[in-house]
Amino acid sequence: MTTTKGLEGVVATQSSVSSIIDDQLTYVGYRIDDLAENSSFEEVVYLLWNLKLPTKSELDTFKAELASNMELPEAVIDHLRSYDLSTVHPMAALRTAVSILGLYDEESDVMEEAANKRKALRLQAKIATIVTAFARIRQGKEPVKPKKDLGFAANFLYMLNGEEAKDVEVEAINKALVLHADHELNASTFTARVCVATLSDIYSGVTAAIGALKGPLHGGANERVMKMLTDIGEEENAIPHIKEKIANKEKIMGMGHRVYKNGDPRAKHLKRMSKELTKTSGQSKWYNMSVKIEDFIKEEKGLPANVDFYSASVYHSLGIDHDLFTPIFATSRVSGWLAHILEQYDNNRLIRPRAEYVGPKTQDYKPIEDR
Ligand SMILES: CC(=O)SCCNC(=O)CCNC(=O)[C@H](O)C(C)(C)COP(=O)(O)OP(=O)(O)OC[C@H]1O[C@@H](n2cnc3c(N)ncnc32)[C@H](O)[C@@H]1OP(=O)(O)O
Ligand SMILES: O=C([O-])CC(=O)C(=O)O
Repeated sequence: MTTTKGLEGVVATQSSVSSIIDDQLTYVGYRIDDLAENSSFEEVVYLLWNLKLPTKSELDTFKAELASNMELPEAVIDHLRSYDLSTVHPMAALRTAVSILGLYDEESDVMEEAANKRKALRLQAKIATIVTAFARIRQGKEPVKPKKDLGFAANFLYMLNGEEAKDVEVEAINKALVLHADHELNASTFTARVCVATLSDIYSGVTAAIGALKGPLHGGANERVMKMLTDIGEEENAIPHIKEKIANKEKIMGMGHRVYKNGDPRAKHLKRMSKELTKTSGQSKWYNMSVKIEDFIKEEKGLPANVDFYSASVYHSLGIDHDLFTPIFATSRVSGWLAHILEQYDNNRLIRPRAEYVGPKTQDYKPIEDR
């Protein structure tokens, strides 16, 4: 048996959802650059689930279905209120709330394809409502119900802030959601596929995936990027701070990637957004500091910025709490998880690799009094 640490380079499944070839990312063959510039998030979700772009009327219907499924059962909101609001991280709240949501979906364990598609839609629709309801409850505010005439990105900001956002803010969130929607067999998507390959249900698969996304080596990096920037404080401290981290063998959050060695194609969009949005909000120092760090790490370690690096200053400049950065990632990535879950069900086989045993050789059992 040969083992590959971290499964690097192992091709574990076939997929038609997204691809990374020669450092280019496509969703169903459509270049991420085109989608980021032109698509609504709903259009991308439709693409990932149906493997084709929608017509105008298909998109209108899909948007309306999503918007009309956004409200949460009151019982889920009551659960959110019952958490220890001073300590619970929003990713932990989201993970638990999605699991609870499954208890209130009467089709939770119905495994027919049509039922799975209906559940996917209901779950995608409700995820932003969970994130924003929790964010408001912990501030002592009432959750805001979604508006049926707003798109997904606009509803997210509306439910978060209790007032309709400016177009430029909606466009920024929409683009961030498009850029985060899917990414081949990343750790959380693989987790979702492993879970449902046992023929477990969609809510279990997404709950498991949220747990995997939460970690700092994956989606949890974006919150840590902002922590690093705020610890640095001022531009002139950036390089000394990073040098110290490297000397202590600490990883620089938002840098490096398992697949991209020459640059993450999503990062340039977020970098551009960071430049514009930090300038508009009078906080260019976060962008300037980020550029210094990116250039230094590229030069010193040959590592490129990943999708998490500039998303931090983008969300910060929109006034979003730092611990909501990863839940926003999840709000988008659930679309990819669901696409992969549906694909897994469609051509399923249990995912069960082997482990190379490196423990002690066969040992003779000793009764407890002889040990
Ligand atoms: C959406 C996403 O999930 S994107 C990734 C988000 N995660 C982060 O930004 C966390 C920081 N980055 C990392 O930890 C890594 O680059 C990962 C997890 C993304 C990829 O990891 P892997 O491909 O497994 O690389 P691995 O962790 O083995 O690192 C290889 C070498 O590069 C170094 N390295 C990798 N990333 C970094 C980093 N961000 N800062 C400093 N050194 C790094 C490692 O220390 C290691 O060096 P060594 O060989 O001298 O020990
Ligand atoms: O693909 C990965 O390993 C991580 C990543 O960039 C993502 O999930 O978007």
